[in-house]
Amino acid sequence: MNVKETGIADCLLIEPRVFGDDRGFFMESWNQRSFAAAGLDLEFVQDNHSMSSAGVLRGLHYQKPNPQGKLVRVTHGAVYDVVVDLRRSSPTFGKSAGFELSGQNRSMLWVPPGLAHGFLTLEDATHFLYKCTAFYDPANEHSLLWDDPELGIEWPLGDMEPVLSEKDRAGRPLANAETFA
Ligand SMILES: Cc1cn([C@H]2C[C@H](O)[C@@H](COP(=O)(O)OP(=O)(O)O[C@H]3O[C@@H](C)C(=O)[C@@H](O)[C@H]3O)O2)c(=O)[nH]c1=O
Repeated sequence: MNVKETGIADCLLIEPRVFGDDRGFFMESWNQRSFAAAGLDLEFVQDNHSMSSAGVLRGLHYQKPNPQGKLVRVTHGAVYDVVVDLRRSSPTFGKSAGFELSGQNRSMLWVPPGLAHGFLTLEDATHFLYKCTAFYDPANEHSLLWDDPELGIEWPLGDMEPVLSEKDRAGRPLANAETFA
């Protein structure tokens, strides 16, 4: 697999090795040993799977305390995946970055603990899968406002209004959000 820096400290883009043949393809979506060799020595406790129609925006989510590291990917459809660094001690605090993840490119993103994470679906029936290093903890879940001007995220929405949950409509801007040391 190929591991690339993203411009956000500790956040990595992973391109798995895909073996195609006349039956289809095969890839390892998680291998503890190969990831450890690439510097990602991880223990996961939860796997999640969501499906969304086109134009759904989920996020930007994080937990504090009990932040989750997430290894995210798309198996069908496509998303614009976004992270925001909320670690005050990080050289990239307050910065965001966006990546296209799709069933076609099969790229994965490692989102370290301390980042807010969200995505906009670009196609119908987009299946989003992720592994988490900490359990879901709804009492400590936070939503960072997806369109906070301070973040300046360029969501590829055109004139479209995204479909949001009530919780995400009420997200907090960075200036009032919980952050990490
Ligand atoms: C995230 C999650 C949700 N749920 C339940 C709670 C709720 O009734 C229903 C839908 O939850 P949500 O609206 O929070 O789902 P969703 O908006 O898809 O939340 C996810 O968004 C992306 C961007 C992330 O990064 C994830 O960590 C997670 O926060 O599923 C669980 O039981 N376990 C979980 O781990």
